[in-house]
Parts: sequence; C-alpha cells; structure tokens
Amino acid sequence: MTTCKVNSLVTESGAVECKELVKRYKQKLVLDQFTASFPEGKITGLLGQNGAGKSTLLKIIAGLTQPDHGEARVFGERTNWKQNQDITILSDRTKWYEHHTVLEAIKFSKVLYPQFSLEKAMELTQFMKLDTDQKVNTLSKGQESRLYLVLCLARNTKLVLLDEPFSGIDLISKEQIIQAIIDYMIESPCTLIISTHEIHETEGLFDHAVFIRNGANVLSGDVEYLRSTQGSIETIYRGIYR
Ligand SMILES: Nc1ncnc2c1ncn2[C@@H]1O[C@H](COP(=O)(O)OP(=O)(O)OP(=O)(O)O)[C@@H](O)[C@H]1O
Repeated sequence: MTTCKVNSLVTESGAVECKELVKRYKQKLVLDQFTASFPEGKITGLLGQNGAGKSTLLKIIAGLTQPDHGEARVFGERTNWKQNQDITILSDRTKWYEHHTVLEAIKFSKVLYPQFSLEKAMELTQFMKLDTDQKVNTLSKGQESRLYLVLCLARNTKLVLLDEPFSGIDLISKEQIIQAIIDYMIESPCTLIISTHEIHETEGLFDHAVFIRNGANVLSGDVEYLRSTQGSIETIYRGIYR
C-alpha cells in the first residue's frame, strides 16, 4: 500500500496536533517525523503493530515524556505539566491502588482528581460488574482493566488516552467495555484516543483512525471516508502491515 494521508471530512479542529515528532531511545528511532491531527470530540484509533511507537506517542501527548524534536499541542497549548488535570492516560503498564478495594480505589481517585465523579464511577462499576469490596490485587486481568477504565472515564477530562485498554481481555468483556465507552461518549463527550492492534473487535468504535508504522503516520483520516474509499479498517490494516 502506498503511503498517503487522507484529508479528514471532519471539520472540527484538532484537539491534539502533533508536528514532526521525533523520539529516540539511545540510537533507536521510535518516532520519525510523526505528524497527525486528532479531531476534537471524536474517538480516534491509533493503530499499529507491536513496537510501532503508539505508547511513546501517547506519553508525549500526555506530557509524560518529551520529544527530541517537534511538538505536540493539546487544545492549542504545547504539552506541559499544568495540563495534567485536563488529560487522563490509561497506560498498559499502570499499577494502581493494589492494596485498596475497588471502592477505596474509587474514593482515592476522588481525592486525587477534583473533577472525578463518584456518581459516574459507581454507575460504571455496576455496568462493568465489579465488586466494590474486592481487593484490587485479587482482580483478574480483565476485571483490573475494567476498573482502570472506570477510574479513567470518571475523571471527566476533555482528553482521554487509552493505551491498549483491551489487551488480555476476553471477547465478551471487550464488547462490554466498548459499549461502556460508546455510552460514555454519548453522555459525556470528550476526545478519546485509543491505541490498539486489535482491529477486528474495535473497528466499529472509531470515528477517525491514525495508522502508525515505524514511528511515522502512514495513513490517517475519517473512518467513514477511509471505508468508502479503501475498504474496512481491518483490510487497510492488513494492507499496511502485511
Ligand atoms: N523507555 C524506553 N527505553 C528504550 N526503548 C524504549 C522505551 N520505551 C519504548 N522503547 C522502544 O520503543 C519502541 C516503540 O515502543 P512503544 O511502546 O512506543 O510501541 P507500541 O506501538 O506501543 O508497542 P506495543 O503495541 O507492543 O505496546 C519499541 O522498540 C520499544 O522497545
């Protein structure tokens, strides 16, 4: 497949604008002039194979790591620590609240984040079928992923970055989580960027897609437009990474 960028049909301004981001770890080039726009109020799938640079990119957008070159702007501002209250990031390596119960983890989040909604957290906890009295360190991987998602979504930030929220989760749980995200977006619209290499199950979730290969944006655009011109997201993905 040829490398190209598709102009999005979405007219909203980019909530996140990345320009010529370069990131190296020692000699390894991880982001290579990465440039992309992530539309406001939409769900963007950040798609790519293992090691493509997805997590690194999300960390730069969240201001957790700095690029060597280029810039990321979130709602018009260069990423900085002050935006912490406006950005939620769910990292696949996050380990939170291990000795707390689910309810204690929720209450602790309320202390940490002023905008955190206890009401929304309890609603999501019920939907995700989590036992509020269970200790976090006894949760299965799938239950743990559900809890992290509850804690992220209840923070009510304008930008939510979910790094591999579906990894290690069974199909039914995945579908429930996807439904929870869709419901959440209807009730509390925000800008959501989700990194994943699980295209098949998540295809219907995305409004916008960015395909990253070897740290570069090789294709991006409105999902409906991509589908109408190039086929399903899964077909496009196979074409890019085969
Ligand atoms: N702190 C680090 N130090 C050194 N190398 C790193 C570091 N973080 C990431 N890398 C390397 O950067 C490359 C991109 O990693 P990254 O985690 O961003 O990819 P990814 O697309 O999120 O992968 P996956 O889908 O497997 O999670 C990989 O080769 C990884 O080994």
